[in-house]
Amino acid sequence: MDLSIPSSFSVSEIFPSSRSLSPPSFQKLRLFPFIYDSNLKSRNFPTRSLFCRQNRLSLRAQTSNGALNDGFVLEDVPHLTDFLPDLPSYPNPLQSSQAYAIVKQTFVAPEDAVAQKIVVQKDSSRGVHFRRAGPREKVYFTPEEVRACIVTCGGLCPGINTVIREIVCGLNYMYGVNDILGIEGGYRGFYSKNTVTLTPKVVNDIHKRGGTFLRTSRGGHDTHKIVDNIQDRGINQVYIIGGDGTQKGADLIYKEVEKRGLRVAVAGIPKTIDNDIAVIDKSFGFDTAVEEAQRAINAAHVEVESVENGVGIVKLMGRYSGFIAMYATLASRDVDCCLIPESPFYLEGPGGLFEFIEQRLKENGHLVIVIAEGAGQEYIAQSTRTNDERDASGNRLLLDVGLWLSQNIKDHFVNVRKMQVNMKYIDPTYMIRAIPSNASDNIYCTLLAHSAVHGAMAGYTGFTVGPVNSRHAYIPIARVTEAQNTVKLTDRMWARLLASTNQPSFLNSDDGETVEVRKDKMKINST
Ligand SMILES: Nc1ncnc2c1ncn2[C@@H]1O[C@H](COP(=O)(O)OP(=O)(O)OP(=O)(O)O)[C@@H](O)[C@H]1O
Ligand SMILES: O=P(O)(O)OC[C@H]1O[C@](O)(CO)[C@@H](O)[C@@H]1O
Ligand SMILES: [Mg+2]
Repeated sequence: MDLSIPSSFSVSEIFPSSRSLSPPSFQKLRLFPFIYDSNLKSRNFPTRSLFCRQNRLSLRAQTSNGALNDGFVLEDVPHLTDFLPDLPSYPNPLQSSQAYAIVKQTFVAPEDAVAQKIVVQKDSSRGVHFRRAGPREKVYFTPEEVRACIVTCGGLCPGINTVIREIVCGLNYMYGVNDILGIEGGYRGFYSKNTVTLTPKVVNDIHKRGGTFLRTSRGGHDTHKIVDNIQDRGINQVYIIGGDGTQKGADLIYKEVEKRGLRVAVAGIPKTIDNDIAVIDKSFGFDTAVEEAQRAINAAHVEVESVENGVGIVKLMGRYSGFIAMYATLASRDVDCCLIPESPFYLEGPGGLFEFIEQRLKENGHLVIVIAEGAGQEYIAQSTRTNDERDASGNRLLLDVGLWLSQNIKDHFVNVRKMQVNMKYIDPTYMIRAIPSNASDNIYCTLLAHSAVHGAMAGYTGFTVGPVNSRHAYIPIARVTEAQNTVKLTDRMWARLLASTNQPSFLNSDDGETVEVRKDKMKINST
């Protein structure tokens, strides 16, 4: 393929943050036409037209036969040399590592990128890509220089201890780092607590336990105090494990570090039981949680099929996203109806939940409902007090939808339908997130931790690590916090669930809305 490239421009002109973006050589451009490499130093970048914003570059180039090869976008992560251009680099010690001795390609090529969209059409644009995670040929820290710290924030999730363990062991075994500090009790631990020393020996067994060895908290993020503390303690690598809120905090820390011109790499490791972090395939601990939820669903099923008119309700976590409920339902096959925050439902009238329950009781003598904790909050608020309480991080505190639903079902059947129902309400919410991670999550956690370590050692900063289409990538933190991942009612997965449970779609509303208006609302809710 011959590229006709008529002009060049200085990347520094379009990147006010003075990133040292650099052009691939012409040869490279021919082979891999639309990538840039922030580790190279030259700033003239030949292209025909471009669209960019900070850390995002999209190039269009025209082939000699006039065809447009366009749409490759690399959403890159910052690098310490962006604001410390004279930082020295060193050969990666993995070069002489026994473990990597016969690996075909020890280091990830600078051109490697991970595509966000892998289902494409012949003529579709190449789309957004992220830098592939993994060890780099050059590192920007010597082992003796590194003083790393790890902090865990937000709610619990299976696998946090595995991530902590593997950051410590990865830094030590792969890069010879000996100085690793644990920040206790979340963000506020930076400025209100002493640190703990973390060594492979200290963390050796922690992956067998649930919870977080470093403890956690909500609230208490004070960017200035945290960065002051990082500076005072001489920390130069910060590993931050937490959910969407934590990642927002990590982004602020990275920005403040850059503003102060500190040689500190900030790496985020996404953690959330709700699986609500955007861009990445799924969050660690999610598989374990879905598996554990099966036990509760099973118990509910056993209980209700052993009695007359048994109605089992299992409440699972999921503030704004019903992923756990959806996957647990699909996996179980014993669930008759799954209710999630993304899909509004109603109780009374044709097409409503009561009608469905009565029908299933007639057919089978029992039914099981799985409900995500964030579902139906608007109805509970209407019938009880309005709830405006928030936790220390500012997250809305939810009302107990499980109790509310149980009560409403009982009232309806006993008082209106004059039928006895045998209600079994199970709330395993904390049980499914307080357990240790399963085997597959343990491996996933190891990959996340090692990818984060490789990224920080290679001088990348302000990044979150995670799998995108099964390949681990470095993603700009802001990219994963700009929107929350929710179940898309318009995707096939939700359709699979509806097809498997045969539950109502709740498209006909009980309050006079037309199907079209309701569909519209559901779509808005799901984007
Ligand atoms: N917008 C924000 N800016 C800075 N810090 C934040 C922000 N939102 C939350 N944080 C901080 O991040 C930490 C964790 O936040 P939060 O309690 O919302 O949990 P999370 O990280 O979202 O995890 P999860 O939702 O899975 O429990 C808290 O210390 C909180 O102060
Ligand atoms: O641990 P807390 O503060 O009770 O918060 C529980 C919340 O944390 C999560 O597990 C994660 O955000 C939610 O599913 C749940 O609503
Ligand atoms: Mg959160």
